[in-house]
Amino acid sequence: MATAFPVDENPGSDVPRCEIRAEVPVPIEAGGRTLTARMVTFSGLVDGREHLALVFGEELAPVPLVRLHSECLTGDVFGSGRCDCGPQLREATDRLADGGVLLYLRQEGRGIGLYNKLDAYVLQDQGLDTFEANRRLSFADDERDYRAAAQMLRALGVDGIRLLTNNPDKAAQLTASGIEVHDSVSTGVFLGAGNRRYIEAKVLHAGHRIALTEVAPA
Ligand SMILES: Nc1nc2c(ncn2[C@@H]2O[C@H](COP(=O)(O)OP(=O)(O)OP(=O)(O)O)[C@@H](O)[C@H]2O)c(=O)[nH]1
Ligand SMILES: [Zn+2]
Repeated sequence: MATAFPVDENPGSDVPRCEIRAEVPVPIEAGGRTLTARMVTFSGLVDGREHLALVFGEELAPVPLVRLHSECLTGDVFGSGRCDCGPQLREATDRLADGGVLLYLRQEGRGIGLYNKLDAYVLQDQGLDTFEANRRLSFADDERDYRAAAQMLRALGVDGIRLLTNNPDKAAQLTASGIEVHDSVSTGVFLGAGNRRYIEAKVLHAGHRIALTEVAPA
């Protein structure tokens, strides 16, 4: 299929190549405007999942701003305040509106899936934090694997990025998969009535770059 993106001539990584399957222009609300983003799908992703890229702007910068957003149906779609995913997704599209890439990764529940995440919520309501609840369900703290994200970026002709995240594991895994992370740009901290413990747990268990003073009770 014809593509507007450059072909990656120099993969430089042992992560298998994948190809662009389709590109579709889609109107998106971002930065207070309605923009046309290109939605891009892929063939040959290493985990076989239906991940999606949203590309903003006509031409990508040599080192574009990129957000890896992990699917959160409860927060992204239904506006749940148990986490900060919905506000982070809207922040990301606003910041990318003038150019950049959002990878919408089908990694619901940090990779354990929606039903298991809801089981984890039951345990959290009994006092466990998000990571402890994962372990009680016999999962690792975080089951996400970003090799498919690296494949997607390379298929888009991107091998160096500025990464919008507070999570050091995203940068480490992309680097291991051959993507050069020039800079990690912090996302906002979206503290709400129901997500203080969730955000604190990310700092304590996963080393997220958020000052605990930003989430301390007033
Ligand atoms: N297992 C589990 N996953 C959760 C829970 N709450 C939200 N998630 C998932 O967590 C993922 C988002 O990850 P976060 O840890 O909030 O943030 P991050 O993506 O690691 O880091 P940033 O790039 O800084 O946003 C989404 O896939 C959510 O579905 C929970 O209680 N348990
Ligand atoms: Zn969420």
